[in-house]
Amino acid sequence: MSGNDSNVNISILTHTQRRLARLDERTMALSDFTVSLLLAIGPLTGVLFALYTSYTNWLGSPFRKVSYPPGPSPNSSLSKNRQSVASSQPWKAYTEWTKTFGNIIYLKSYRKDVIILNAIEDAREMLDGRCAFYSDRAKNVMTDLTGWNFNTQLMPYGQEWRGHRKLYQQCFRPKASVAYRSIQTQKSRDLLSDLLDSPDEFRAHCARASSDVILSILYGDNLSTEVNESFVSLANQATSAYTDGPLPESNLVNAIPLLRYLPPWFPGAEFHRLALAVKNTTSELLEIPMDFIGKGLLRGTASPSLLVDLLENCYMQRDFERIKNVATTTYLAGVNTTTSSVLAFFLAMSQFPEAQRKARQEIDKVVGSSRLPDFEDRASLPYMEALFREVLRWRPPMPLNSAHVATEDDIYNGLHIPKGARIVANIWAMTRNAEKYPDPESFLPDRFLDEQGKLNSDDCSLVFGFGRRICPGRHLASATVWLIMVSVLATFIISENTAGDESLRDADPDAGYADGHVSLPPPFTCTITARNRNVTDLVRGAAKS
Ligand code: HEM
Repeated sequence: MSGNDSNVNISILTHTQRRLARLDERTMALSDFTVSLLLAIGPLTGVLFALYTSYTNWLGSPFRKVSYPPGPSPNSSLSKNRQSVASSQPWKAYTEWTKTFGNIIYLKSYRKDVIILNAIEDAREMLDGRCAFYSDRAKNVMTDLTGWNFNTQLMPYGQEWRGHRKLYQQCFRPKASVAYRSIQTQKSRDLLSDLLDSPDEFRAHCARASSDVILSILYGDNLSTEVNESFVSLANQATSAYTDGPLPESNLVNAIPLLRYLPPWFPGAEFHRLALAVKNTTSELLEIPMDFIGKGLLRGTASPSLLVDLLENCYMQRDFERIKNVATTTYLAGVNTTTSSVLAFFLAMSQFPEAQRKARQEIDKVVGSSRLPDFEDRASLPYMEALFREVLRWRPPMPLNSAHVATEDDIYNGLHIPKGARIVANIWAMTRNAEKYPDPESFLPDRFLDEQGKLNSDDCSLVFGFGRRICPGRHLASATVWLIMVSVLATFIISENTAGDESLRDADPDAGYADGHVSLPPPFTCTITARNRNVTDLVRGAAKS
């Protein structure tokens, strides 16, 4: 090859190489561009596709043409109806709203849908009849942060909750509840003795009797005064701290869960401080009685109790935790509700002497004057049973049930009930239904009797809630409250107080009916007098100490 040829070849080569290099650069540039384009288009297409799919699903959805139930307009763009919901005694406001919106009302609290059911028929149809998808509870950040997720009442519908309900069924079904009658009898007789000693302190005596029944069932009769007192005080502290929602931020963090990741020092993150305080109290509350029982079992000094029975057959840590959590929930869920009913009974008796007179007449006829009433008499005292039902109706301890949560979208009576909605049964409104309970504010036990004086089929069980979440302690509660009522009526006369603390005497006993999950009658006075010398002797003889 000549030098010229080789020059030509070299120049062709470099020319070709340069073209190839340019081509390569362009290809590279093209592939960079394609990759960036794909990176941008990929997710965009994904989003569009998702939007398209949900739009077409929506078009084909049976919910498209179905509207939410009617309800008041939101009064804030952030918290929506929250301000109206948080007002005092919301059950009364909801009852009033039925006049405008009907029995099923829709609200929005922050981003959460809330449905209020004001008629028993709807609660039965939805919460009982469709319980497969109306049995969940709301997720709540504060429940986690405070350690209150041990509590059955707040637990999501799932395996752990089922484990809890199995234990309640084992321990508190009607047959099992019979085992606690001797404790209920003793504690109600101790209450009579306390009323003889200091009738003006009836409020504290009622609270103590309700607490003692449950503590003795759970942990035995030899719980030391020290353990008893610290447990009761911790339970009160933890309950009021948790349920009173003392910081508005606790509402906000529940509504915007991401806020939980704010550091505790951050302005507005004070809920961390509150949560930690409740958490510490709660873990002490859970441990104290278990410690006591554990030591008793080791030393062989534990007195017979439900917990001793359960722990003797418990071999796994998971079961141990579950027993501990169920026991503590039993106390927390059972004491204030029972106290509320017993106090409502004293309030009713002081205001409605005629009902009291009729019940006492029946007790005297069936029981006589030589002994105190007991459970064996229950079936023979229909008026007394009617009076018991009327107390529950007149002042339901939980005017609103604990909200159930819908796990599916549903259409009920032509209304869309969205998945995730909280379903609140307004028990108060149901007990105020004037068609079913004429003159609902009056205390009239006869409404539970037929013309022959026999009990009708309305057992007022609605006060214990609905569906799979119905109160598992209802048989226990019914027995305790009934026995206290019948024992008090057999031995004391309750009347309106014409002396005493003026501010309490003149207060409208209904006006302050307390807010919160469990509603207790506000402080009130009444006069409690032993019927005669004979009952005083009976009471003294029956009391333990
Ligand atoms: C007069 C006394 C009582 C009343 C009126 C009452 C009422 C209620 C109500 C309305 C509910 C909510 C039901 C629902 O969500 O639909 C409930 C739940 C509950 N109650 Fe009671 N209760 C009383 C006594 C007791 C007692 C003595 C215990 C003790 C075992 C107890 C344990 C519970 C528990 C553990 C729950 C939560 C159930 C769950 O979420 O699965 N209650 N109660």
